[in-house]
Amino acid sequence: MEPQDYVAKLNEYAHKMRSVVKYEDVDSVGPDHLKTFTIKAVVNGKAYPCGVGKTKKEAKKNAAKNAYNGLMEESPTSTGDEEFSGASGQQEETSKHNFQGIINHYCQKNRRFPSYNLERTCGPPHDLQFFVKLTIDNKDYPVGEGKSFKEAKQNAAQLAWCALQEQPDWDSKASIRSTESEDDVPLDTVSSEALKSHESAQLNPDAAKDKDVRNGQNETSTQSRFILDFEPLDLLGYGAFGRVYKARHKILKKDYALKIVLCEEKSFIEAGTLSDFQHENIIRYYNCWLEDTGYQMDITDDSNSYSQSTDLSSAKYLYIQMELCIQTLKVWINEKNSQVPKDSSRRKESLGIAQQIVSGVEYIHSKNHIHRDLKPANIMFGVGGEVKIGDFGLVTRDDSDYPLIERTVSRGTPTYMAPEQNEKNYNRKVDIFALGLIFFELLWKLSSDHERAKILQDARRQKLPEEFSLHFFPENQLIVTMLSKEPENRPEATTLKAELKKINSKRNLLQQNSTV
Ligand SMILES: Nc1ncnc2c1ncn2[C@@H]1O[C@H](COP(=O)(O)OP(=O)(O)OP(=O)(O)O)[C@@H](O)[C@H]1O
Repeated sequence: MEPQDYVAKLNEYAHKMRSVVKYEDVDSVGPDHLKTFTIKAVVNGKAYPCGVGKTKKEAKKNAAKNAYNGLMEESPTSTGDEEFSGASGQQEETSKHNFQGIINHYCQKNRRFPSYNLERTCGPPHDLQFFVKLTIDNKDYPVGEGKSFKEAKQNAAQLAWCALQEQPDWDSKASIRSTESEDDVPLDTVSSEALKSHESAQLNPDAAKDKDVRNGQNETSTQSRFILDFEPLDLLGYGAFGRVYKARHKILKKDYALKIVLCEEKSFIEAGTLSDFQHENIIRYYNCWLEDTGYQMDITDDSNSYSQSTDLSSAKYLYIQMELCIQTLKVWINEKNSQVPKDSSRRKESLGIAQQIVSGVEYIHSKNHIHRDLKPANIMFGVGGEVKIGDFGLVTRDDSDYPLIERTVSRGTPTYMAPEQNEKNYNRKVDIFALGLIFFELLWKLSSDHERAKILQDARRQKLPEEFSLHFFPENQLIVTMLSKEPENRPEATTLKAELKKINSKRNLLQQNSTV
């Protein structure tokens, strides 16, 4: 059946059953010429998996199709001729079906490779909605939605299973053959056989593993997607949440940064936020996925900072594929500080860098988010030398409707934290405080760690070295306001951007005059 028939089909069904069908816009993402719409159909108050499409019409058709298929699954014999029962009994039956298991079984039998990708998340942190897409051998299936990653995955598997059965080349024998005697069994029966086989595998995983190994069929289920698609090249760094590797995509022959973190619900916030952001001064996000193992390069160090209290036997690891950067701002500052005599171009370069950081922060704030962890180690340079803000591990919404997540004191770098950041209520101005310290460090040569610690400590109380205020008068004035104790006295990123532009233009003018 063509997707367009499902809107009519669902209407017809609803009419017969005296049901109410509503369509709700869930989301639209991407630039105008590449928008993706997500719509869900709600029948008698029950929402069905979302439909996704390049136009609203297409998304609506797919939503109708998902709802119609869902209704038929709940009541498979119903054609709309019987009384609509609310189908609660059948509903339970459907939710018992482990569609991920069915898909795994199908993929093993057909030597295909399924991968679940988190497309995005939306909603406040305490009520996140997850959108997961299942890809089988490079073919994408409709996005599944759910209140947890697991639920969204299960819905994505269900949608893929429906779509697979509708493909013109669907070969029920090839797709469902699990034992010799099943060849001619009707599809419904074999689906439940596939299900049973998966359920018994779950009850007795070792037995299932032995069976798969004997059949030489465990490759697809145990292969790491990271190792399959990438060649790990180098450990770039590690932080409180995970490790970051440089890795080459085997087909594209391009290098990326892969961040691997031990997965918790909140890990998705970083990937979900980055996937929504598009700005030249923010690190570009490409993809993310989950694996049962967290790759570790064979190097000798004791830097594993994963939480010891986590039960690693059931742990999942989130892999985030990002744009590769060449160096952090921390390294840039250290290099400048070690130069003798003092680098004469430092002031000009610093102003250019500061302007780019503020552009990125202005964009984050315009999207109602707070970065909360701005520091030189989290600001990088892209391959073209542009500034890129990274590490969105502590990002949160700047919206009074959403409760702010308390930052764990032991986790961040206290040097850059605004004074109010240890309290429950703070807003985007915490980023401005951190920027004040970063601007100062960009401009002022600090010769040792000891000197740095002492001077930054004073700077946090708006006390900048006297010599600094003489050499960098306009910058000093701006930084002092950024370090105001009261957040409301700190400028907004937009104001800051304009002020920096003025300082830069004046400096250029002075330089031109002095060379004439
Ligand atoms: N895209 C990238 N390209 C190159 N290097 C990167 C990239 N992302 C991160 N790194 C390197 O890895 C280090 C750790 O990354 P990141 O800060 O994202 O991890 P984290 O565990 O969230 O750290 P933190 O403890 O600072 O919150 C960075 O300081 C940087 O050196």
